[in-house]
Amino acid sequence: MQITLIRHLPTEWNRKTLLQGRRDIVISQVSEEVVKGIARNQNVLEELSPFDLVLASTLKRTHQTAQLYGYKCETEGLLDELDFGPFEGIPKAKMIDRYGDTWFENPKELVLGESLKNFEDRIVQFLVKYKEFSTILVFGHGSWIRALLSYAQCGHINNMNKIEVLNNSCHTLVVNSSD
Ligand SMILES: O=C(O)[C@@H](CO)OP(=O)(O)O
Repeated sequence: MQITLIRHLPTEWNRKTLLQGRRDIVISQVSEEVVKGIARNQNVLEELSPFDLVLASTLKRTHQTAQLYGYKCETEGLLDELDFGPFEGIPKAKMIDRYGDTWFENPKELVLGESLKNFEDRIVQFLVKYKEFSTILVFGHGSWIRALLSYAQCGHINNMNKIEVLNNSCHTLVVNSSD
């Protein structure tokens, strides 16, 4: 299965580096730079299309992004961002201060609003659920995309916090579900 993932456009909370997780924060007014980024990504998507399926999480920021790209998408809860629990609304640096090395080296040990083990399970469930599709376009979230990239490369999500995924970045990968 070939999956193309676009992280949603920037929000005010992203600008302030506040963790959003399940908080339903809307995207900011679209800047000229973002418009240019969309146009660049649209050229890539044209090369990859048609897509068998276009999906977004249950959160507004992914649907708003899909709409600006001109896609109608289905909603998939497995794509929801990591639940950061008590850290939502707090600067990311504070969470990193709290968990330090574990966040970067062994995040699967952590339990935030959800356990990172559960987070990995959601990614595996997603891959199994959609394994019959050959091309999927996803409008998604930073931690989710980083976790998938880590899982695809290493078979686990433990390297997710060593990877950078910017707002409006586009990533294409081929993944095979083991089930
Ligand atoms: O939830 C958040 O704050 C970040 C974390 O990576 O994700 P996103 O902005 O992509 O939803």
